[in-house]
This record gives sequence, C-alpha cells and structure tokens, in this order.
Amino acid sequence: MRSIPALRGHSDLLAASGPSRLSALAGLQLVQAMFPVALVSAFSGVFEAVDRKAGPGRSGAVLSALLVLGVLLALQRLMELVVDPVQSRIARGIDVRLRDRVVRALYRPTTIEHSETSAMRGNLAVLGDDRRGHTPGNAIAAAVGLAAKILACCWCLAIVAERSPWAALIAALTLIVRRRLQQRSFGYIYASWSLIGAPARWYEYWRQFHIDPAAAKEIRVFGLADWSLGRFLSSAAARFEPVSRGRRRASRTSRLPFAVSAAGMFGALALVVGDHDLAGAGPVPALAAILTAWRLSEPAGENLAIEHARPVYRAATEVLAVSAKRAAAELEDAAPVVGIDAPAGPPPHIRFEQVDFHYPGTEITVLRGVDLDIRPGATIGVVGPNGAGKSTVTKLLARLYEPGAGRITVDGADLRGVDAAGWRGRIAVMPQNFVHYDLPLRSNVVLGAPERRHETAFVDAVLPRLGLEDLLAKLPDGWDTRLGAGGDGGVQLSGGEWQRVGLARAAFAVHAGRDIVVLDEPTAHLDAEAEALVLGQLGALAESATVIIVSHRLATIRRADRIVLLRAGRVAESGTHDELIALDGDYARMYAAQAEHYRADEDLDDADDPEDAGLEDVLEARR
Ligand SMILES: Nc1ncnc2c1ncn2[C@@H]1O[C@H](COP(=O)(O)OP(=O)(O)OP(=O)(O)O)[C@@H](O)[C@H]1O
Repeated sequence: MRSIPALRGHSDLLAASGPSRLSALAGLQLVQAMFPVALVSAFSGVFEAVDRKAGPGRSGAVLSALLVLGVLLALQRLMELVVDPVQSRIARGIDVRLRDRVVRALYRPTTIEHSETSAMRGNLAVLGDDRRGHTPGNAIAAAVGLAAKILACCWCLAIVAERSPWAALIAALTLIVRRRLQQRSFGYIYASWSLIGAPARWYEYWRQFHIDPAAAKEIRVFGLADWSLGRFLSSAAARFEPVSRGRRRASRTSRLPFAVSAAGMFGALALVVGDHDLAGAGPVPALAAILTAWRLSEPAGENLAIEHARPVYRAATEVLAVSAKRAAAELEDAAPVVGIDAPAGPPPHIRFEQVDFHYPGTEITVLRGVDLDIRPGATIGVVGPNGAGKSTVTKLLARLYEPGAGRITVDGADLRGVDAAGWRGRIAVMPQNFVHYDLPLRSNVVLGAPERRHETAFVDAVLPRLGLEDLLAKLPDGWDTRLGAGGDGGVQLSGGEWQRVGLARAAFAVHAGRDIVVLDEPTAHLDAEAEALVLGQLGALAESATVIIVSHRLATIRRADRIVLLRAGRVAESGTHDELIALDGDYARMYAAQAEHYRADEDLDDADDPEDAGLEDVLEARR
C-alpha cells in the first residue's frame, strides 16, 4: 500500500471497506496466485508417474496424477469466478466510502468559495470522471492482487532454490531488476496523468455539452455541431495527448525490462537444465517454477490500475485538505457561536455594515461599502442594472460567501458567529437558478424544508393555490408526477411553470418556519396575472416574515417598505417608491421607462399595469 501515497492517513478507508472482506480478498488472491505453482507440482506428478517403471501400479498412478491436475485446473477456473465478484464488491465499498468522505468534507464549510477555485473544479472533475474504473477501490484491490503475486513468485523461487540455488538467485535478481525498470516506465504514464487537472474539467464540460438537452437546441438552431465537436475533440486531445505520449514513452522503455528479464530467465533455465539429469521429471518442477514466476511477474492490469488511480487519490486528498482548511479557518474567524433558534418572536434585525466583497480568485470588487438595514418583517426590494451585485447580496445573506470587509449582523451579532445550520433554518431562498430536480413534483416542493418533507397535508391543501392548480390538473399523476427531461417518463415544464414550482418550494419553507424569505427574480417568467396571484398567496403565507425580493420588474417591488437601488456594487439610492420617484434619480428614470413601455402596448390589460401588479399584492395580503 506504500505505492498509494494519498491513502496514507486514510487507512480507515481500508478498514471501512471491511477488514474481514479485505483479508478474505487477500486470502483468495493468494490462493489464486498459488494455483500456477500448484499446477507446476501437479505436472511434475504426471511426469513422475509416466516415468515410472512399467508395472501394475503405473496406470493407476498416471490416472491419479491426471485427476489431481484436472481438479486443480477446474478449481483454478472456479477461483476466478469467486474472486472477481468479491474484488469488485470491495473496490466499490472503498470508492463509495471515499466519495462519501469527499462530499461530506466539501459541504462541511459554511461557505462555498473553497469549491469555486479553478484547482478545486479540476479536482472535482477528476473525481467525477470514474467511468474508466480508475478508482481508488480498484487500485487497492489491484495492490492486494499484486502482493499475492509477489508472494506466489517467492514460492516459485523457493521451489527453484531447492533444486538449483544459483538459478533461483539469478531468477530473483532478474525479477527485481525487471520490476524496477517497469516502475520507471509506468512513471511516464503517471507523470502524464498527473497533468490532467484543468484539461479534465474542459474535457468534461465539452463532453457534457453534447448530451445537455438545453445545448442540443442551440446546437441545432445555430448550427454549432461541427464547431462544438471541434471543441470537444481539441479538449480530448489536450486531456489525452500527454497520456498517449506517456504511454508511447512507457512502451519504448518497456523493451529493456523485457530483454533483461528474457536474458536472466534464460540463464536461470539453462542453469537448472545444466544441474540435472534430463531423464524423467528431475528438472521439470524447477523449470516450470521459473516460467511461472516469470509469468506472474508479467505486468498485468495491476500496475496501471494503481497508477491511473493516482490523480484520483491526489484530487480526493486535495479536496479533503482544502475543505478541512476552509472549515478550520471559518471556525477560527468566527466570533463565538450565537444560537439562532426557530422563531418564537419576530424575524431578526439584519444589517449590512460597510460590506465589501469580491468573488474568490477574482480581482473585481463586486460590492463596495454596502449598508443595508433590514428591519424585522420588512419587505425590501432590490433593483439595479445587470451585474450591479443584487444576487451577490442574497448570497451573502444566505452566507454562501463572507464579506471581504465590513460585516453582516443579525440582531447585533456578526453573522460569521451565528450557528450556520440555525441561520439556514430561518431563511427560505429562491435563487435565480434554482434547482430543477428530476423528481416528483411533491419532492421538488418539499425539498424547501427537507426536515418537514413528510407533511403532505399542507402541500395538498394550500400549495395548489400558488398558481399550481392548472399544472396539477394536467400532470398525469398530480403531485407524484416525476418532473425533468421529457421522454423518459418525466414531464418537462415550461420556464414559468418551473418558477411556480420554485415559489411553492419557498412557500413550503415558510410553512416550515423560515421567516426570512429571499427571492431572486422570482417572477421573471410569469405573466402579470400569475405574478399577482402567486406573490399575493406567498405574501399571505409569509405574513410576518422579512421578505427580500430582487427584481428587474419595478412593478413587482414598487410597494416595498424600502427599495434599494444598487449600481456598480454600491447602494446608489434607497427609500420608498414615492421617495425615489421624488428624488428623480436612476430609479425614477427606470420606472418611467418601464411605465412608458407598458403604456406603449395598446393591448395592455389592467392586470399588466405596473401600478397594479406584483408586490402590491404581496403587501395587500400581508396587511
Ligand atoms: N461565482 C462568481 N464568480 C465570480 N464572479 C461572479 C460570480 N457570480 C457573479 N459574479 C460577478 O459579480 C458581479 C455581480 O453579479 P450579480 O449576480 O450579483 O449581479 P446582479 O445584479 O444580480 O445581475 P443580474 O441583474 O444580471 O442578475 C457580476 O459582474 C458577475 O460577473
């Protein structure tokens, strides 16, 4: 196992795969490796029986020797049938355990910035790409097999030594030199695999691109097939060319070990023959033992299984180390943990105090000196041009990142010191790109508060009112209809239908006790009538909650208690709709432009009027 450096310190991985199963595998592998040696003895037995003087017992002896040989050959085949499934099961156990550990470590830090660096993405791509079976589990199983073969080789050499010590010595030295030279050849392949971090990520990106249903539309519409295939092929070349070079070099250098071993083994065979009377079975066991040792030492898949899994070990080790470091840094930075339990009273008072922020690995400051005062139960609208930093504010609020400077406080306590799980038990977030789970509609909704997922009465009775009635009526199995890619039994929804599902998820979280609701562009795909209906119902549910809504549709937020306009990461304007209109700044201009747009539409019906739609309904319902 010393050849698997990244497993040092993870010996419990081996233990977790089941010490008894691992020893069983080692035992089985050893027995399997010994079969060729036993066959050598059985062959010798046949020779000896045939060589006996003619007499009454001769044919019986030959028959018994042949029987032993036949039984051994049958057992050898049987062993293969037993060892393979045991080996795959153990390998799978180790891989599952490693994946479990990596995923847990990755999610241990409260924030996500450690997982967004280019190095980490490369590592995660390597870990995700286990299609070719280059996995630690397979490598460990291979290492056990290799150890068994080495022991079997030693046994063969002992058989040789009994008959011809010099031949055994020459054979042993030959095998050692051969192994060293082979290791050097494998080193070239290993070196090439260790280069694959970023290329692996791009290869994975372009490989997925061709099977992504969303991309499939654009590939057709824009005629991108040739172009994207070209990108895929060049990413494949960038990923695999160093590997092919390594393989070619390994193959060239592997001629030397073969020549050395052929010469050495030939010498050992010659010595055995020279030491013996060639009549009868005399030299046969030693000759067969030398040839068996040679065959056992042939490079089979074991070495490559170990070498190929190295980048995976390395990626796993780096993910574990980076995640642990980040989790430790968070603990060190944090003020003493402040508990934030399920709401008994009003939602907490949240303040952004001079918050600066830039995304990890980038130089651009996204938020600069942002001050926000979010009072308990208030409704805050966040508006501003694209890239102004609106979603970033919601991510900081959800504590996915931490401010670079300044702080966010919750009832006066620094958010860094607030118990993360408790905090997340208070907020219902609907991000701009919320997850569309390939799961039943019901699961898509109750995952907003997984701890309460079995409470279906609320789902059945209340949530249809959030604009889901029509959708439920057309789904073949109602709440139990699986959503997701069509064709495969799943039903694909439109953008607006998915958005209703996302809002129902937020509503379920509110029902489960979340009292800070963060909605990032929640209604961009909804028509004005649906927006009024859904936000009205959600507002009624979130009666006493604090609500923060990011939206480009100013009608959606015009009745908010406070509207914050962000521009280039700064709070440019802040106040009620009327105050901001009176200010006659950017907000007033944006509002006038949108109102003009609506007025220009002659077919505009009442519900589409910005004066009538959106957050007004939320507030009406909350009053
Ligand atoms: N994960 C990320 N890594 C690096 N930069 C990011 C990341 N997410 C956002 N940014 C950058 O941060 C800036 C602000 O992004 P943000 O999503 O907060 O803007 P926004 O105001 O919500 O924009 P929009 O109205 O387009 O949704 C953008 O310039 C964007 O490029």
